[in-house]
Order: sequence, then structure tokens, then C-alpha cells
Amino acid sequence: MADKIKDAKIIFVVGGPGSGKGTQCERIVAKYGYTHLSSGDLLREEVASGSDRGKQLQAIMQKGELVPLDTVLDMIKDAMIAKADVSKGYLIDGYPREVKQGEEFEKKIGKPFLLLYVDAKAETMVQRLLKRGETSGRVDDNEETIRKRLDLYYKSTEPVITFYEARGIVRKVDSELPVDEVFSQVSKIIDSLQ
Ligand SMILES: Nc1nc2c(ncn2[C@@H]2O[C@H](COP(=O)(O)OP(=O)(O)OP(=O)(O)O)[C@@H](O)[C@H]2O)c(=O)[nH]1
Ligand SMILES: O=c1ccn([C@@H]2O[C@H](COP(=O)(O)OP(=O)(O)O)[C@@H](O)[C@H]2O)c(=O)[nH]1
Ligand SMILES: [Mg+2]
Repeated sequence: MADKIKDAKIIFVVGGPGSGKGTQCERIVAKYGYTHLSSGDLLREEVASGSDRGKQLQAIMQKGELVPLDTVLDMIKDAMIAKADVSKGYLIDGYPREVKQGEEFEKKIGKPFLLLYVDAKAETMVQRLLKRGETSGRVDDNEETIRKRLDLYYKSTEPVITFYEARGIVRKVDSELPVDEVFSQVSKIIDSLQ
């Protein structure tokens, strides 16, 4: 089964909470036809199913902490295999959250050719998430949890960017700009690589 995705084209999309990863991924899907897999969305689907595992996940996410690495990786892998026959490539959104997750992904699945780094200022991210929280229904879009997600992002996820910089596959976009302008930067990057 895993053979099906052995040579898949993979893009990691990394950035702080509310930086605009999901927004840019939607645009990439519309233009390039990649399969969008958001690790956070996969986890929220499990929560919505009402399963026992979902209940445990919700408790972790509500606190802004990280779900165990193997759980997330298994979900991503299953979702990739399910789409293998129709996929031109995969956008893995919000993953890896820590260097170890990236290493495990590469051992079990494959190597990304690009890490798209969606960069915004902390205050911008907080404001966007508070606004989103008015309608998103996400248990983690509240001020207290947003601060924790942000702290964890700087502590655990930023080192992921440094790790892949050494490999020369990181490209940064400035997501303080309007969505269209950010996407224009994203398009140039993807066009130059494929
Ligand atoms: N002004 C502006 N707002 C944006 C931009 N990108 C996203 N937003 C807004 O910011 C909020 C968060 O965007 P998402 O795309 O959900 O961010 P995310 O990085 O996927 O966030 P998480 O799912 O929390 O990781 C949304 O309500 C968007 O409307 C941007 O480039 N410019
Ligand atoms: O690989 C992942 C992705 C997400 N999460 C959990 O899911 C939440 C929401 O993640 P998402 O990427 O949707 O949003 P972000 O925190 O980036 O705003 C995080 O706070 C974590 O609790 C996790 O543990 N591992
Ligand atoms: Mg998202």
C-alpha cells in the first residue's frame, strides 16, 4: 500500500497558527490540483466522529498542546494512500510541528521537495484568530489557547524551518500582505520548481 505514495510530490506548508496556511493551500489546490491535507483538519474530523480517540484528541487540542506524533503521522499516511490514484501531489498543511515529526514522515513516507514557510507577525496571527474565532467554532480559537499555540510554534515548530533550510528547500512568503499578493509569491515559487 505505502508503495503507492513512494514517489509522490510533497510540499510541507509551515507557519504559525493563523498565518494563512489553509487560505493559501485552497488557492494552490484550485490552480495546481494538489491534494490538500491539513493535519489539524484530520484531527478535527476524528473529534467530530465522536470516537473515544476523538475525545482524547479534543482535550489535547483545547489546551493548545501537540497530539502524539504517531497518531498524526498515521492519519496523514492513510489520507495520502486514499488519494494516491488521483493525486498530482500533496500539500501537507500544518506539519511537521517539530523536527522529529519531519524525520518520522521521511522514514515512513517520503521527502518533501519544498517547505513553504508562511510568515506573519505574532500580533497579526493573534488578531486573525480572534476574528476567526467569532465564527469558526474551533475550541482553540480563544485568547488563552491562541497564546499557547503561538508559544509552542516558536519553541517547537520554528526549528523545523531551520532544519530544512540546511537542505535548501525552504521558501518564505510574507503573509502580512493581502491574500492575492501572497498567492502571487506562492505561484512564482511553485512555478520555478516544477
Ligand atoms: N489579511 C489577510 N488575512 C488573511 C491572510 N491569510 C489568511 N487570512 C485570514 O486569517 C485567518 C486565518 O487563516 P487560515 O488560513 O485559517 O490560517 P491557518 O494558518 O490555516 O491557521 P490554523 O488553521 O489555525 O493553522 C482567516 O480568517 C483568514 O481569512 C492574508 O494573507 N491576509
Ligand atoms: O501535526 C499536528 C497538527 C495539529 N495538532 C493539533 O491541532 C491543533 C490545531 O492545529 P492547526 O494546524 O489546525 O492550527 P494551528 O495551531 O496551526 O493554528 C494544534 O494546536 C495541535 O493541538 C497536532 O497536535 N499535531
Ligand atoms: Mg489551518
